[in-house]
Amino acid sequence: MTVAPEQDPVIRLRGIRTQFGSHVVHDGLDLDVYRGEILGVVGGSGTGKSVLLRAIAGLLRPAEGEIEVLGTNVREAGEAERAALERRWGVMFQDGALFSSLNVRENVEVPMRAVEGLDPALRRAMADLKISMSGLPYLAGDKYPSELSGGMRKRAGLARALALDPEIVFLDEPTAGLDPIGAADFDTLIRQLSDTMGLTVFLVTHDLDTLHAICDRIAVLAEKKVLVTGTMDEMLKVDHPWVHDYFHGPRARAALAAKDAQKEG
Ligand SMILES: Nc1ncnc2c1ncn2[C@@H]1O[C@H](COP(=O)(O)OP(=O)(O)OP(=O)(O)O)[C@@H](O)[C@H]1O
Repeated sequence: MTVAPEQDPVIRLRGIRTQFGSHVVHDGLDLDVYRGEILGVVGGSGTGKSVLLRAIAGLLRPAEGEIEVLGTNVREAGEAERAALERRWGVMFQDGALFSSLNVRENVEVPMRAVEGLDPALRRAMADLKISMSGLPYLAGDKYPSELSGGMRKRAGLARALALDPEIVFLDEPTAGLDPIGAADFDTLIRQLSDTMGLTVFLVTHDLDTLHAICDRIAVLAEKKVLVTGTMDEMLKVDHPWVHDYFHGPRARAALAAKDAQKEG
């Protein structure tokens, strides 16, 4: 998608400061994420990408700043308002973060249990739908996390993130640990889900192929803030040492060559 400048952000961050003891991770961080876009969040190791994801998703409270998601001020919202908001987003953690004692279907049903009055048979059918939308074979619903490959666990984590038909999904390094074909399949799946469901995707990644293949915009975390946002073409012109090295290094060149080859093929 192309982001129109006048578009309203579905996530709006202003002046975010997060710290652990005296270790300041973010300071004066601002960011807008627009409806329907896939935003890739990149930055060196330890720059606070996962911490930012957790802060927006309400899993961690910043020391300062304003977090507005879908028009609600997350930090000022009461319990009921927050619970209602949390149903409008889904989070997929790196390893899927599944409950090991539950099978995949039961894992996907966990967020649905918060919805009162949902018939168990309907819940089960909805979970099966999300499992198949995430590209898992139908029978995977009966399997336990320990019986799945890493890639399947990620897909199960995605199915759970999609359980309540969210408007926003937060994905923490979804392709980490996948083989290149599995990673490319996962990228395609995310793009398709975003296009068909109008999902907004906040995607933390180190994967340059993912950035090239599916991200509408990229946000670079450095110097405790979002240093720059823009399209891949814009990133290639940024004159900052880390950003330049990241987007022009040998891996970046290989990712660009792969994308060009795909276009020609
Ligand atoms: N619960 C916590 N307690 C103390 N420090 C933490 C906690 N969570 C994160 N940190 C610190 O915050 C900083 C940012 O961590 P974060 O996991 O967000 O980095 P990241 O950019 O996602 O890194 P990577 O790319 O390596 O996954 C790190 O220095 C980390 O040690």
